[in-house]
Amino acid sequence: MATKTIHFVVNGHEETAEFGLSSSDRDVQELFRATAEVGADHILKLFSSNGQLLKISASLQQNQRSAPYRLQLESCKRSPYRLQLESCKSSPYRLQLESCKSSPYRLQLDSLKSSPYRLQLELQLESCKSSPYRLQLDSLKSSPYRLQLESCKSSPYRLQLDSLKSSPYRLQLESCKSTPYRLQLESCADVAGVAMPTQLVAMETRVQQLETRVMELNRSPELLHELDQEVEDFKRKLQSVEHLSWMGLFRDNTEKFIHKTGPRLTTAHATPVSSHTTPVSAHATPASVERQKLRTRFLNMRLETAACFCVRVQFKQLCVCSSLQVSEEVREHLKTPVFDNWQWEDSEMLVLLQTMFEDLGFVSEFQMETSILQNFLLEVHRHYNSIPFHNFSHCFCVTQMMYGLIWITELRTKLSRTDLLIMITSALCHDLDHPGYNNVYQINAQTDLALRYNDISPLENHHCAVAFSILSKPACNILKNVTSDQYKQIRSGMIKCILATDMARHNEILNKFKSFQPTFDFSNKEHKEVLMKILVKVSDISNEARPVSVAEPWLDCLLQEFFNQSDTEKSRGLPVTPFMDRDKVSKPSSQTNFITFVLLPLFTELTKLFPCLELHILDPVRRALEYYGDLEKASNLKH
Ligand SMILES: Nc1nc2c(ncn2[C@@H]2O[C@@H]3COP(=O)(O)O[C@H]3[C@H]2O)c(=O)[nH]1
Ligand SMILES: [Zn+2]
Repeated sequence: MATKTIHFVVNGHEETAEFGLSSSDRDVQELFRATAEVGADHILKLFSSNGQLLKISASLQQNQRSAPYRLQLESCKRSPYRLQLESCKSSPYRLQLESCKSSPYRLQLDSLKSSPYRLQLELQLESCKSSPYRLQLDSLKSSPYRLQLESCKSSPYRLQLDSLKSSPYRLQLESCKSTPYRLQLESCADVAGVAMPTQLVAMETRVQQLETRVMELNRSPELLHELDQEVEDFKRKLQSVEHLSWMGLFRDNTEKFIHKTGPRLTTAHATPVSSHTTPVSAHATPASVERQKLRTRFLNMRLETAACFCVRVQFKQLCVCSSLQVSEEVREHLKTPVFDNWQWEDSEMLVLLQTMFEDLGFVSEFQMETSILQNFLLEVHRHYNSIPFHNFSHCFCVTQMMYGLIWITELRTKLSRTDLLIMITSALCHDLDHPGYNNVYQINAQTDLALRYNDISPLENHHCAVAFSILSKPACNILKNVTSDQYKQIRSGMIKCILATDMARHNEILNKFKSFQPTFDFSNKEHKEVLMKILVKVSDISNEARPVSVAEPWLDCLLQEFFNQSDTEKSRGLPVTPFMDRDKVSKPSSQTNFITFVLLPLFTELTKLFPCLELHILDPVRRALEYYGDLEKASNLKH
């Protein structure tokens, strides 16, 4: 059987991995884990002999024994979950699930009164004969945990902790009655940040009030509308760090309400229900469909919150885990445009962003508290939507390119630390809460954003407003210790830089920058301001300055978002944005135009001021033009 042989060094030992050509990526990853003697909860990174990060997959290139790769253990994700079920009132039970560092799970069910069962287990556990409870912890093969507490009698409690493969934790506590239980999912890494009993209790009350309203619903569509509003308000409230611990408290009482509410609503509309919901029966009434809709919103909200929660837990663990040290090699790699974002998970990118703030000296200069910086980064992460292009990974790439440009052009010697902070933070925040539809769409569809900002850069205004609403939260305010003059300067600088990313202003800004050449003066405020805008803009559209393996998947993401917009425009009878129309553009045509008319003129102008950029960003863009030009010619010949 044909095989591939990879030579590498791990923990100072030379090793060889050999696998068949038909092996899957997973087989290869497991092979490397086995060689490094680590489990699935460790982060392994493989580097080539010249320090380039390699993806551990079946497509790894064979290498010579004389030039081995290096396998490095970056961190252990193993984690300290603690699960507690406590009765707020007089109930005697206490349930705890702990994963200690050295692993096996310890699970305890104590009766505080007549005292105790104490149970320990690794995989499965059943309670003592005398107890009416059955308790199970299953570790399935591919790892998800399932934890259930059920009463064998007709007891109303059901408790579940699911860790799905793709990660989000789902935690549920249901009681058919109105429950006196308080349920907490905590990462020990950040107990203070997650467990907030007062908010929790307040929110539980809120849920109960909402439920009561649902039960009181009669036929009034106004009431339904009002309820809808409340759900929206509630959702907004939940989308803040403080309320993450709410995620176990929602109780699904849909069925109950369907029976309890009186006659049907006559004016409610049937709305499509997502795959997350249970199917609507053929006999569904408009009222039940409406309730399904509400339920769907709750469920989606819970899934989103859970996904963010999961990244939060992983990030905090990476931060706490003493074994995590961003290696010198990674730190250096982070300063270059060849950095490959696709190799890193969200929680790891958060660590890298924190590293950028530290290595640029922001943390010491502006006296940022580490936990506040982490909260800020997490809030930024949470406010990027899961859409194909304008998502958190894009935010990371733009910030990382900005970071790279700062180092390559030695801007630390030319601009103040405050200016650098403005540019990095602007890059980080420049697309916050992007909905996946551009300004033209916002204006044509007369969306809330277009109305709010009078058609003037609605998206960029929104991104900026979201940025400052995050900073306005004390727990996330990285600017808390700056002077009021510094704050004013940072705010005004960020507003200018973020608003400058509206491509409708591209020529205006580029022409201004051109007008200052060749006598550009770093001490001239106007010159400096336009340079800062140009640098953020360059970072924003710099994918093609990266290696093809990094840039091309980004183009696919962009076109996916473009096509989605033009499809919606067609279906809603709005003007169709030509460069987004799947019937008019192809990958090569889209890129040859964009590179020729947007990227090259912009990058060339910046390179005049910083000639060292020719090698780092201009040449790769020229190569990309050649690549897509060839593809375009080939496709023209075919037709
Ligand atoms: N065709 C093309 N457009 C891009 C590329 N990168 C960025 N853009 C466009 O440039 C715009 C910059 O601002 P937006 O993020 O609103 O939307 C972006 C895209 O429309 C690219 O690689 N190819
Ligand atoms: Zn952007």
